[in-house]
Amino acid sequence: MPESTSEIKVPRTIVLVGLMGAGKTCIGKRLAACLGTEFVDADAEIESAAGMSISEIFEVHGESGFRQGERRVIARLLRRPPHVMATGGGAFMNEKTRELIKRRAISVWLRADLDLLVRRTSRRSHRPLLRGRDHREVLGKLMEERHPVYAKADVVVDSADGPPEAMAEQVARAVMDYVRRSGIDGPEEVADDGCILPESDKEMTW
Ligand SMILES: Nc1ncnc2c1ncn2[C@@H]1O[C@H](COP(=O)(O)OP(=O)(O)OP(=O)(O)O)[C@@H](O)[C@H]1O
Ligand SMILES: O=C(O)C1=C[C@@H](O)[C@@H](O)[C@H](O)C1
Ligand SMILES: [Mg+2]
Repeated sequence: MPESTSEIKVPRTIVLVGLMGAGKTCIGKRLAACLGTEFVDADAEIESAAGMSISEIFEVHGESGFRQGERRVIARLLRRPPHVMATGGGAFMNEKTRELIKRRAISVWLRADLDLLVRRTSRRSHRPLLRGRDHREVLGKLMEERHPVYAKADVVVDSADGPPEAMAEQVARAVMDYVRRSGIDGPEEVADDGCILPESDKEMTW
């Protein structure tokens, strides 16, 4: 077993899933740094592909349009060499997106309790699903719906407050254990990963 996480070679992209505020972006950046790989935030990639903010995408295309675009962007990112990817909280809930992540990546659920999520999301209001609403009520409902699905991730790590670097190290070790136990190597080849925008879609360009 390598002494240091910088010696770990990850065979697949590590995809962080979990609710808003779980720490996917914050921990993902540190995890990528400690593994010496690229970090991408799927939400930021979606905004750059669409040339709009997530809130604007919701307004223009609705949540369903957002989810389809999100799936295509994630499919494209999963064609890149192994890296660390933070996903938006709803990405893993979409069956097609989840199946693709399961086949091409190593999924890690950053599990967090309600108090922690409420505390962490109270600082900023850029999240369309929370804007102007009671965060505890919304997040509590989302937890009920989403936790059973997030539990399908390959690896589960409890998110807690504390130095993000230590949390990232914990994730790296849990992933390393999973890779050793499962014996997985590179990403599974998927003939049609659904990353192409259908020609029939007249509304979206990405
Ligand atoms: N281990 C930690 N200790 C303390 N604060 C943390 C920790 N991890 C994340 N945070 C803080 O919690 C807030 C939410 O974290 P972050 O933005 O990474 O969550 P997220 O899962 O990416 O959320 P979203 O799905 O909305 O993008 C940020 O302000 C971040 O700095
Ligand atoms: O939890 C969710 O469904 C979302 C989380 C955000 O990261 C964004 O991806 C979007 O606001 C949807
Ligand atoms: Mg984030």
